[in-house]
Amino acid sequence: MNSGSAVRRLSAWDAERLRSLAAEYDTPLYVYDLERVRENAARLQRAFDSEEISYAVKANTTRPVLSTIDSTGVGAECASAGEVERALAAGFDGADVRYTAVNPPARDLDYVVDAAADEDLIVTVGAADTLDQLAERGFSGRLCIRANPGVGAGHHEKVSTGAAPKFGVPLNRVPELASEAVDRGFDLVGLHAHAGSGISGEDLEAHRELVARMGELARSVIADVGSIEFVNVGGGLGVPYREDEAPLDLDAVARATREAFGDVDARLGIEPGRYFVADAGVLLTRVNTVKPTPETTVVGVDAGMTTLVRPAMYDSYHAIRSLVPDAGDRETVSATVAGPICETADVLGEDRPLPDPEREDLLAVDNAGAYGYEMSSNYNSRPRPAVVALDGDETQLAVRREAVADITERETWSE
Ligand SMILES: Cc1ncc(COP(=O)(O)O)c(C=O)c1O
Ligand SMILES: N[C@@H](CCCC[NH3+])C(=O)O
Repeated sequence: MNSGSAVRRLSAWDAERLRSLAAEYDTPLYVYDLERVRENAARLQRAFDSEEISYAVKANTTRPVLSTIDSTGVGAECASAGEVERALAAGFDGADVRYTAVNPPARDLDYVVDAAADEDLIVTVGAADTLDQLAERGFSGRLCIRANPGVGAGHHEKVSTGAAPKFGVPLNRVPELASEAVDRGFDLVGLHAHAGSGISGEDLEAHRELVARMGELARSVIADVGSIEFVNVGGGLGVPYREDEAPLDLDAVARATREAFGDVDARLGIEPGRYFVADAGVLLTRVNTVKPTPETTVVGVDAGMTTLVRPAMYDSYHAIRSLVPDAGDRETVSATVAGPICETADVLGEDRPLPDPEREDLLAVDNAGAYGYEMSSNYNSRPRPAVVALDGDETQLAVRREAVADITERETWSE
């Protein structure tokens, strides 16, 4: 069994410290614990000790998080030119960076073709069309082909990518495209596929099936083109969000992944995002309105779907706890925790047991380190929150709080 706690609950955070951070930096506030990011990386590296690990930077691209993950020695998987730029700026070695093109805008390709020449990064294509566009730009870097394995998985249908036509080249077309790429002079180094995000429980079977299909595909491509360096089977490792959920047994997942891959003359790689950062982040928010109704107590807070969109977008569950010091002395009520956005979907949690809430109470939303700040928006002209990063006793303001002026400053129209 893999050692080390595989999920960090809010109780592991220092409540006093969170209260003082909220007082100093105001709310809503994202807080990241870089030590926890390192622990998560170490747990992954222990379990997948013979595999190549990359961090899917889309989960959290805040600079201290990227630098921390870079220092653990893993690579970076990037979904846009912007992510590549930020990964390189944070210190990732270009040779360890992969850009996964998904219907790539021309601007992305212009950037990565230049970057690939300077930095030796790998470009992954999910369509023959993208290969043509790379050829038109004289791409001379390392190439990877993304397959659509025809099997998807994930915590919600909206994040199950493996069988969605949008992603990758149909499995049976890959050998032909791979040979064509080599004939056209591309340096084909790898194959890639990704089942989806938030994989656990029964979905692990789908992941195993994907790995098996990729192993078979790799053997066929190698037989045709001679050799490739790696096969990356994507990210998606789930983490528990509900209090009663069990963490993944990473050792078992690693073993099953290896077994399903079989005997292939190429390195096996994975690219998790969420697993590195989800439980290393917490979102602090303050109660601004308490409204008892016949159905529930509505607890209005200053964080909403513009701060953390996952509950509104995927019906995702995030534990919500009170950080009030005297919480134990209060009666428990069943609360609907709702944000300040003019949308019915703007609810962070329903039927949540909370100590009878009062205005100014500080609440913490758990497991907010992955796809939290990353997916925040300015809808309703809400400025994005601030982000602080903790490293032991040190606190660093990683992203300052936006002002409305930050939103309007790019407007060019005037009277
Ligand atoms: C291609 C690719 N790789 C990796 C990931 C990371 O997924 P996760 O954060 O679930 O590990 C994603 C997101 O789903 C993805 O689209
Ligand atoms: N954004 C999704 C997961 C990843 C999607 C990227 N392919 C979530 O919050 O669960």
